[in-house]
Amino acid sequence: MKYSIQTLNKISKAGTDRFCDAYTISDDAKDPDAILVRSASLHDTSFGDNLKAIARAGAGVNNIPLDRCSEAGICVFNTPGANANAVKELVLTGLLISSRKIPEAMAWAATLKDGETSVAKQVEKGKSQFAGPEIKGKTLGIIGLGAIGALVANAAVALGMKVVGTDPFLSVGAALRLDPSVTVVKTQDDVFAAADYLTIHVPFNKDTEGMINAAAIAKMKDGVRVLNYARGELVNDEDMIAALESGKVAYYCTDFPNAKTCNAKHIIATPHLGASTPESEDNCASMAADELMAYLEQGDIRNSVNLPNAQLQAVYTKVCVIHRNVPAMISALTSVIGEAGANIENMTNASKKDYAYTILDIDGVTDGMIEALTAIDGVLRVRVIEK
Ligand SMILES: NC(=O)C1=CN([C@@H]2O[C@H](COP(=O)(O)OP(=O)(O)OC[C@H]3O[C@@H](n4cnc5c(N)ncnc54)[C@H](O)[C@@H]3O)[C@@H](O)[C@H]2O)C=CC1
Ligand SMILES: O=C(O)CCC(=O)C(=O)O
Repeated sequence: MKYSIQTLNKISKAGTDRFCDAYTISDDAKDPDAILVRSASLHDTSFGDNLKAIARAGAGVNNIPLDRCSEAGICVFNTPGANANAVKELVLTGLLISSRKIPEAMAWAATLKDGETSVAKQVEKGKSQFAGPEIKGKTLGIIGLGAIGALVANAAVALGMKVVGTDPFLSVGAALRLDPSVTVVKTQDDVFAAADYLTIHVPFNKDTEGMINAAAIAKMKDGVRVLNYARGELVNDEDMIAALESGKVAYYCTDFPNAKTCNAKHIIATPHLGASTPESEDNCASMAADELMAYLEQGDIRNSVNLPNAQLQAVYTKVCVIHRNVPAMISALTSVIGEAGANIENMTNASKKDYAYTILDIDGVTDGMIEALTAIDGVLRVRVIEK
């Protein structure tokens, strides 16, 4: 069986090398079985009938039309945690350089020339304009304590900071990863009030869009430094620029500059570099490649964002069904299989929000049975995987 994978963006060779000879990998594949993508937007891309999966080599999936994929029975993966350390290190960079006014200091140092006074003397005379506070003993506020937020929290503790964070969906596992000295509070307002430095690590979606706006900024300390290595859309640009102009926010570090913000006062902008390390590019691409192979070859799902995790060891033929999460679906599936005279040796079913996934190990699969399963109201896709 040959599978075709279309790569978009620069995907690390560590990932593409994991695919065996049964795969063709190219950036201009026509009607691929799967797409391997980083940040390229797929919102305006139409998907062929053959497309079974999309793997995002990274965390954020706001570049992928999730609802459309679910309705078309396309499984969407991401690579949780695979680039978290890279982002953590850039956040720490932002924290330190915004505190110590390093961008301005470097720009000033680059203008110096020996004249009546030597560069060395100008340095000693001019340096006081760039004095900035230490982060030790100050409070870092964190919104979102997932893979990145937790690493940032623990690193900040190690640097002597007090850390206050919030996350309405904090899992037990994520809570256990946090240094015990991290104070987890209930509301964002509690974080805004406490933070000398504020960093956000949440996904961009309709609930988080523009969460850092004038009302939120008004609840923060004067002179707060705000760091956004998550997504540009989380911050209201006009409100942030106004807060920088007034000095309410001392610095805004963003990995997502745009025409409004890139030249604004006291912005420290990087061009979406959070995950741009060889280590994280390798990790993300490798994890994404493994997820795609397991799904295409075995129908097994790990780390999907629109479908549940599910795996099944099969002896006969695997029939993988993506369907709506509504009553009587399992009985509808098993009736069709029973009426076809086939035996279900083993099966598993799991659901995620509006969608569900059932994998059946069937002895005696026929074309007619697959047609009948596909025709059931609520079934979105049926795939047969021969042993
Ligand atoms: N600059 C860059 O290159 C990168 C940016 N990112 C961005 O960072 C985001 C976070 O990444 P990870 O930590 O790996 O994801 P994650 O899924 O491990 O953590 C996100 C956390 O945000 C929490 N959350 C969701 N809505 C929230 C809300 N309204 N308030 C507080 N917490 C909320 C979730 O419960 C979860 O714990 C990604 O969605 C992506 O947008 C991720 C990787 C690289
Ligand atoms: O692939 C990249 O460089 C971007 C990473 C990112 O933004 C993410 O993982 O959410």
